[in-house]
Amino acid sequence: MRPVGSKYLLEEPLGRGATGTVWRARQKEAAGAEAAVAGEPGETVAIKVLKEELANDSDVVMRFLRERSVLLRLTHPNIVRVRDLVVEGDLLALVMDLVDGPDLHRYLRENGPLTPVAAALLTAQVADALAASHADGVVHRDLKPANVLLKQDDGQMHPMLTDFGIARLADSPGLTRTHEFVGTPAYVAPESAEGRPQTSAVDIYGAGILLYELVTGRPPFSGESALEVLHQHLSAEPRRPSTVPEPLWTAIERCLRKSPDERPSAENLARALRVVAEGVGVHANAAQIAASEGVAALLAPDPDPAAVPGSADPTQVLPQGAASYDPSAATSVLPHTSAGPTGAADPTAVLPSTGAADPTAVMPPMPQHQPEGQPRPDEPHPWQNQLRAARDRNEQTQVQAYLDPGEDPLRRRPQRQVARPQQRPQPRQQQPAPGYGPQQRQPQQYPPQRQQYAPAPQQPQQPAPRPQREPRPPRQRSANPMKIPGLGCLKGCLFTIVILFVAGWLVWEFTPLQDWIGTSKSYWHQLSDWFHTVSGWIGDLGGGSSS
Ligand SMILES: Nc1ncnc2c1ncn2[C@@H]1O[C@H](COP(=O)(O)OP(=O)(O)OP(=O)(O)O)[C@@H](O)[C@H]1O
Repeated sequence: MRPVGSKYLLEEPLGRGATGTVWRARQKEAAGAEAAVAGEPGETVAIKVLKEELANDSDVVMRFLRERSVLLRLTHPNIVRVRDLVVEGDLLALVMDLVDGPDLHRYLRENGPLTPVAAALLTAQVADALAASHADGVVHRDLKPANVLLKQDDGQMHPMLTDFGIARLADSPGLTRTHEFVGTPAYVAPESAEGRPQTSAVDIYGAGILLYELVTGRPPFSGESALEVLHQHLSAEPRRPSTVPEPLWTAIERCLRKSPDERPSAENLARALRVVAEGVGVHANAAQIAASEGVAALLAPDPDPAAVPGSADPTQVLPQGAASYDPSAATSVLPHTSAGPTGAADPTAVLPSTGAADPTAVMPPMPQHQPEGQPRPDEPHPWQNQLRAARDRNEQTQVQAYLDPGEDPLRRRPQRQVARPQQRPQPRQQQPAPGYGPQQRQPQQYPPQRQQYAPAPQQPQQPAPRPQREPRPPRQRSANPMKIPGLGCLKGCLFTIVILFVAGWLVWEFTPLQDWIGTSKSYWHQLSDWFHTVSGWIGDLGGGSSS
């Protein structure tokens, strides 16, 4: 068991995300006065150990320490309580209450979508948590089902929002130097995707996506690449699925407005969703139905959204991320591009018409004036490095695809394995719906090794030229061409008799056997005598029995 600070012992990993690993841990002794919750020795807690990459970033450490008091004071019945922050050497960790229950992402995957009433009530509680944190100036920025834990309370599920402030911690100037941001493509608000100033309205957008996913089972925008998903966040209008009641759709649609200024506050959203839940339930009365039909009036734009400090960076626009996009991924760290102010003002200007198919097409113009911390024009832009790396990977893939199958080690192996049917490469499992796939947070999520050996699907396989065989030696005629049964046995018997005869002769001639039995006959004569004697006995026996 690994110690964290002097007060905690890590026991087992509960899961892994982009920013760190969450462990079940045990308290060794009560925490000091700086902790929000001292805790008891032996108490079980959850500890998120932030990635080394973050822990080694001095900006992140500074922010971690600066925001300590904010994170520790954030208490709400629907927020997972942060009990302590540990900063020790290269280690940054958040000690939290342990929530006994699945996260919403896993729950949805295992149980399917919720009813409109349940979805509205659950999201209303999430909105309560957001309202409390926004009032304290804290914006979550990474709202998604995986960050909502379901605490089991008297047979009821109680949503608990976690990972508050993590996105903000991770989004340090150190990381922006490499033009990356932390977020999850399926849940990213248009303004975050474009690098425009962010406010608490990003969380409302996240709540809209979450609500949509709760009732339909999938987020509204999906695609083959992060770029495609982000493009949809920027320009596609979500469509109402037939299973979503009109009042609930009104709430979703308001949350998903492209312009953050048109989204409601978390407080109003919570209120509106409770009105909707009452109005769309089977026991709703006329007044409740009427109230839910007029829910739009409750969803007025938030006049005073909480700002995210330092989020405004007009040089940052769309992330590329096409090569590394996993639609079901946890929080992704995606590279940002940069463009001049005009690019930022017109999101479509930085989006190529060909989309992700041509990575170079999304290369934005280099900014004329580089702010501090940005690469200078004579340095390769981080984008260029990323694109080059992606292209190199593609080229390698192509080279691999055109390799002579006989020389390609990745292909030789399955050919060898064909002889053993139980080891043939399995067909690939069907990919789950984007944003809704298998839990990438589990410690080991690597595809089975043998999948690597699967032949590249794009290239129709040419049959490998068969190597010239050595000419076979002329066939030997079989000693038993007619396959007479028992012939082999007979030969064996004859061979044994010959061996015995020769062995007997050797013993007769070269041992004192003749002296012992008192004879000077030759071997052959002695054998003839014995033969006649034995046949006489047999004759006597035959005669005796017949008489
Ligand atoms: N306080 C907690 N109690 C119990 N389990 C937790 C707690 N916090 C997180 N977990 C579990 O740990 C796993 C990983 O959590 P984590 O926050 O790292 O995932 P994530 O939200 O996908 O990551 P990220 O947002 O950093 O990419 C999740 O499966 C979650 O259910």
